[in-house]
Amino acid sequence: MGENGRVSSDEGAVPRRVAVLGAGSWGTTFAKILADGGSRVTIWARRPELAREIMQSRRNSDYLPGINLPRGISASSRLPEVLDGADQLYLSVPSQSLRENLRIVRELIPADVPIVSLMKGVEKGTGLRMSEVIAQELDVPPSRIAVVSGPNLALEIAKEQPTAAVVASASLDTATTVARAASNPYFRSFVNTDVIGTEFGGVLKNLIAVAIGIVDGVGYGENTKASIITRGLVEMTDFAVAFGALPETMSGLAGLGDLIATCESPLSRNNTAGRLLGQGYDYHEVIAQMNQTAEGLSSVAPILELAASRGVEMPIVSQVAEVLAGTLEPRDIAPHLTTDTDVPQGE
Ligand SMILES: NC(=O)C1=CN([C@@H]2O[C@H](COP(=O)(O)OP(=O)(O)OC[C@H]3O[C@@H](n4cnc5c(N)ncnc54)[C@H](O)[C@@H]3O)[C@@H](O)[C@H]2O)C=CC1
Ligand SMILES: O=C(CO)COP(=O)(O)O
Repeated sequence: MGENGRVSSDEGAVPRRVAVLGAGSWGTTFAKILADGGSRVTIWARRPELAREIMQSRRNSDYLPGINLPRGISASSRLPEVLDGADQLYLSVPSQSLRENLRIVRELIPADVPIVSLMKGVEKGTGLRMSEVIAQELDVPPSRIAVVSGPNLALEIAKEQPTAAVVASASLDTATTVARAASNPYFRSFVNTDVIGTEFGGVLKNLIAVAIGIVDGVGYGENTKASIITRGLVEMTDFAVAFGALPETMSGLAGLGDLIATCESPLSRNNTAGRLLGQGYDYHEVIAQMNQTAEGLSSVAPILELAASRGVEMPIVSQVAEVLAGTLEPRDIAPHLTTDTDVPQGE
């Protein structure tokens, strides 16, 4: 099913109590989306001083400067307080830390509540998507798990600029329950059952956004960027379909939609990391300069391993890996492999 399954926030009852783990830019913004949709939301912040700032000033000034948070949000650094009585659980920590965090919260999660991933990475070492890590660590059926993805730059949404997303779950009921909670006058959630495509869309667009950042940093113009975005979408679709995704998901919000937003916006951390690489900083210097999560940097290696396992060619992502490794000059990155034969290929 496609994104035509729009869900209205005033259908049925919204959950009374929702927990969000992760008080970074997306966890906090999503908490605002849910609170503005009528839920009472408690955010878990690792650092007590951040929980205090959210409670006392209704602000998260490091991650969302200038944004006032609604009254429906509270925050705590104590997990039992956050999870007790929650009807839904949303997860928004960096992907590489999800497994360790799930091990900590496993025993505290109320029975039968939907578990929702807001994350856009795959796990290094295993290549698992976040919904697969959740299923493994919490031993819950796919019907209880949902993922949210789409063109969702946190700060724009926190400013209440109209935006859409897609909620995917193997169970359309679960997707619909989550989408109802995650809808408000400025944020619309659509539903589908293509979890693989929805999740991989969010992961793969980050890698193409790093490539766009690199060519931007070098100083190349719109032709190069449009060529990389367009060929990048082909690469994303080939990869996702090889792993069972529906091709139409990649032309929806979680594919093309997110690709456009992330490649165009200086707010994107992946795009920013790429730009620094293009300006000549090496991988370690870029990591040192980023104070927020750029998931793409960690996802390159596992995605290329997965691609190789299914014989999928990913010329752009391969070149990003080479730039990260310092074996390709940023100015040599192109929408095709420079080692390609001269024989023209079908588009
Ligand atoms: N920021 C955005 O616009 C969007 C982000 N996402 C995804 O949301 C996920 C979270 O990203 P952001 O909130 O943007 O990142 P962020 O860098 O703004 O915040 C990450 C949060 O996790 C905390 N954290 C770091 N290491 C941790 C650990 N080991 N255990 C627990 N917490 C830890 C940090 O203190 C911070 O509060 C990522 O997968 C990202 O791709 C998805 C859509 C939009
Ligand atoms: O996922 C995002 C927009 O949809 C956020 O992108 P960045 O993680 O690159 O900031």
